[in-house]
Amino acid sequence: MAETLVPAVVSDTVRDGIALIVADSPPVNALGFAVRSGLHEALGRAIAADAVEAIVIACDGRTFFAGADIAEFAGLIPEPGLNRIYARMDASPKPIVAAIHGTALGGGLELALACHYRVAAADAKLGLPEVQLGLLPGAGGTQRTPRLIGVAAALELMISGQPVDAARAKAIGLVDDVAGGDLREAAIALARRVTAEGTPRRTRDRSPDVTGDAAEALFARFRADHEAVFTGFKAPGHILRAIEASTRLPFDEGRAVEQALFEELMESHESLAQRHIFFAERAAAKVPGLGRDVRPLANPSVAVLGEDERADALRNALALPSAPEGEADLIVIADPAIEVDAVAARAARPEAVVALHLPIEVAGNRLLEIGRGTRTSDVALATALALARRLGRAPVVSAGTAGLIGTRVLAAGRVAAEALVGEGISASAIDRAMTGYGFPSGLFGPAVGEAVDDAAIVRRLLAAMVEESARIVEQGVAPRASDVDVAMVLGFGWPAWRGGPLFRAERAT
Ligand SMILES: C/C=C/C(=O)SCCNC(=O)CCNC(=O)[C@H](O)C(C)(C)COP(=O)(O)OP(=O)(O)OC[C@H]1O[C@@H](n2cnc3c(N)ncnc32)[C@H](O)[C@@H]1OP(=O)(O)O
Repeated sequence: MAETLVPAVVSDTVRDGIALIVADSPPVNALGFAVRSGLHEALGRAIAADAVEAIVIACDGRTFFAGADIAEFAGLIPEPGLNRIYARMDASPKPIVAAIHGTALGGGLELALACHYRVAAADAKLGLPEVQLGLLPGAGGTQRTPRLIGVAAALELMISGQPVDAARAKAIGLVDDVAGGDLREAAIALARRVTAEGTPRRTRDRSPDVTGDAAEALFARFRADHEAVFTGFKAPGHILRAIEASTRLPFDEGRAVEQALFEELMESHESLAQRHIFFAERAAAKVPGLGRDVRPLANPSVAVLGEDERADALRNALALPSAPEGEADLIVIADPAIEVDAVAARAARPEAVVALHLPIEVAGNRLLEIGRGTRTSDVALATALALARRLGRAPVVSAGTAGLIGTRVLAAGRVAAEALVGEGISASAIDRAMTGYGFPSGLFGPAVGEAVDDAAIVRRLLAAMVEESARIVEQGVAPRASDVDVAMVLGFGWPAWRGGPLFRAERAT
């Protein structure tokens, strides 16, 4: 057995004619420079070696490649780029098999698509989530996916950005096999089987399943059925155009269209805003000063204060054992208007008091605002953060003062809106201007007419919300400016492609 180490994060071994190339770059095997260089060199070596008949690519750690390294997007991405590596794979005379576990996402799934065959672990998830970053799958994904699974399934995968599980991936032809037992052994067995078949099967050589008028009709229908997705966001339209190119152009020409559209999106403020929110969301989950050694309570008893709609919704969502206030592990304030310190001042155990706010203004939002008073214990806070994760919600922690973050920012917008009404502008005109900017509803209520583009109204209202956001940070209510953006985008309907109030303050989105 021969072993060589390529820049530390990619290793390759050869066993009985099969080269096993393994990446190990925690936490998620993002395809940054070191991983790309390692892969490129290991592939070159395996393709050239007489002793190698077939190649398997796998990852150590918790997941197969989770995509391009988003942190690299801010600057020039050094070669070898993903497309160069995937072209090398395409051209390999020896079959290449991907052994997929965890989450194969974005550029990671595109790598698997550039392999000739794919085997997935039964609990693997595969997806092209670039749309959520305001991008498109720019490493051949828009050209290889429709050729492999058909145009309709490719559209669904790329426009929704949602991953599919291994069983669904097998059903639509995204993977060849789901491994019942050991994934790598299954991939190696497949590699041996296909070696006997001769020339590897290349996705780029397949023909699209629909072309011409039938393809045109399919795109028009898809757009009509998903109109809301195409409003405001730039990426979905570009994805559609790139897939459309795959139905009428040879692979390399389609790739050139994909590349041009990808570069446009990379430069767009929509994508900058969405990438800002991606990292801001992850930063918000890390609370300054809260040590990693603080253990959350596993199944805390809770006393949710209040009898209103918010309190009931929170009790239902938490689904935890309830206890009287004097005995509960957590004393939870559901109403964002109530100060944590005010409740703590009269509580027998002030360290257990915390605010948990599930915003009800915007349907389908995924925020949990957490208010931490001056006396809230680290354990109570860590428990609140763990509850957010369990609920599948993004936590944003504030100082627990009245209005927390989102309600306070919205209230500032409402005050400005009332002032406009005082100047003779109708509430409906104001609400339609806000939906024109991209909010799902207006400041006065959900029922609004057709959205309008009214820069003057929008400027006034947003200025009030931006100022309040800045005050929230100055006062130390939110530890970071980006936390306010996360709260407003994930919980209060601020359009993701605008990036939030303090992103707007910097870039005038
Ligand atoms: C042309 C090609 C374009 C592309 O490929 S665009 C990228 C497409 N891929 C994605 O969008 C995937 C994004 N990542 C995720 O969805 C999640 O992550 C995972 C499902 C992979 C894992 O989720 P979880 O287990 O909850 O971990 P976590 O807290 O989200 O991430 C752990 C750390 O990994 C960093 N990270 C995740 N994905 C990437 C990436 N693609 N590039 C760079 N960093 C990444 C995060 O920021 C964080 O880091 P910290 O611990 O320092 O906060």
